[in-house]
Amino acid sequence: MIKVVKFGGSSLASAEQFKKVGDIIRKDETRRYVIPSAPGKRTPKDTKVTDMLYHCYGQAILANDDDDCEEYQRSFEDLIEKIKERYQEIIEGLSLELSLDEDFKVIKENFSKKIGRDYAASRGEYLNGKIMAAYLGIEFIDAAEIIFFDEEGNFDDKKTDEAVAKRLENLERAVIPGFYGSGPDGKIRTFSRGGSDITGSIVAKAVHADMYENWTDVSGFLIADPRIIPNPKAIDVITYRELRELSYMGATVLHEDAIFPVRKEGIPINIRNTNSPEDKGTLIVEDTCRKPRFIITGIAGKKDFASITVEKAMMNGQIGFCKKVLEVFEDNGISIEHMPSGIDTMTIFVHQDEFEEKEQKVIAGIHRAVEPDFLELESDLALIAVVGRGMRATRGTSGRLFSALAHANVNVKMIDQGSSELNIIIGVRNHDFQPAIKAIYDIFVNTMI
Ligand SMILES: Nc1ncnc2c1ncn2[C@@H]1O[C@H](COP(=O)(O)OP(=O)(O)O)[C@@H](O)[C@H]1O
Ligand SMILES: N[C@@H](CC(=O)OP(=O)(O)O)C(=O)O
Repeated sequence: MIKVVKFGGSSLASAEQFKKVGDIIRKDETRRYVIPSAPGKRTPKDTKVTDMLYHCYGQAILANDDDDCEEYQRSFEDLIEKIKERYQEIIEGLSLELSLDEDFKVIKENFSKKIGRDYAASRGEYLNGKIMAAYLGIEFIDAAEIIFFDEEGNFDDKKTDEAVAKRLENLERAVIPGFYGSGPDGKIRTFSRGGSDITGSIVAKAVHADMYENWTDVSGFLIADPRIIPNPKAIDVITYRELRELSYMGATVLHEDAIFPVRKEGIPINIRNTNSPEDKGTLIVEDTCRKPRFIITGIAGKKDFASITVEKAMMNGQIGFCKKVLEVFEDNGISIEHMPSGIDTMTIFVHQDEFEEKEQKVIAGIHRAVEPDFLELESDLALIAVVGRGMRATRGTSGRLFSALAHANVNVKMIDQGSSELNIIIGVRNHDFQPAIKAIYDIFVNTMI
């Protein structure tokens, strides 16, 4: 039995947290490969080390570029010192005989040489990995040696899979820092934010693990974001498909790309709570015959979208109409988030910040491409996904959903039920985002308890 265990920044924010992690790993000898993140927030107002590193690197660049650079240089050096202190506090709290002086010397030099933003950010995981390996008394493997990206900066799964499998073949235990790897030129590359989850999933796949445990600060995937719903119920079992919908729509517990590697191998993911290790957490599986506890499995959403509604009589009869509209967005490099359509209308949801600067170009482009009868723009919209394999078997789900929203005085701007009946997406105004999630949680969870 092999378990790969990833610990998020919240689980490694201090020596006290490290000790909990040490206990969890020692309690189960199948927890063989450990993927640490960088130290996260100790309190809600604290700063994650990754953010400190980005900031610090920014100051190093300014110190380098600006002739009158003394102020930036001082700020860069202060920030490096602060980051060092955070690690030193952990080392001392764990009573380790470990010095990171040499590492910090190299990091400082490299920052001054403008070695790259990805390198800067990756040092959070690198240093935490070194501490973790010393604390557990097991081998440290630099992720740059086994996790690879291609020339375009995309993850190279084949090369990585081979390298990880080979390196870990005869190694009983190891610590592999999350979040980064290296490109063909040897330069450090990172995944996007929250990417240590992906490293864990990649390692689990390569060693054919039986389980990928992802340890965080909540007792599993919760039905809704705990920052919106106080003490939401945890989800016992969720399918990859349901999870994918929820992660994509903003439930941030697990990076959305962390699902693919383990899913290919049919390895279940178990989300667990470092601060409450006895809780079973959430099991993420390919399929399950277990009936969900509630009709819905989860709710997630994102704010700050804009919508563009294109109306034209008989548009459905015009071959290639949608394609022409979509090409305008493609030509302007804008990705489309959602696209409900009607008989003579189609609406395109895009991220507001991406759209705003190109708005006029896109409008002109649509006019040129399809000569619409009417074009309407709206901004400050939010999308909410209500997800659940149980919805298919339950009649009246949408009816209940919309009457709950009407009761809460939420004006629904758009409704789209996925053809698999796994999800219903609704569009509301940004300011209705929280009231809408509360109303949905109330009707499907609170009234069912
Ligand atoms: N549906 C949800 N279930 C659980 N947590 C959620 C959900 N949506 C958002 N969150 C937030 O995700 C956080 C855990 O993710 P993250 O901050 O990336 O943890 P880590 O530092 O352990 O990687 C939780 O503390 C919680 O605030
Ligand atoms: N430290 C990185 C990568 C990561 O996965 O962190 P966490 O596990 O704390 O979400 C970040 O902050 O993005």
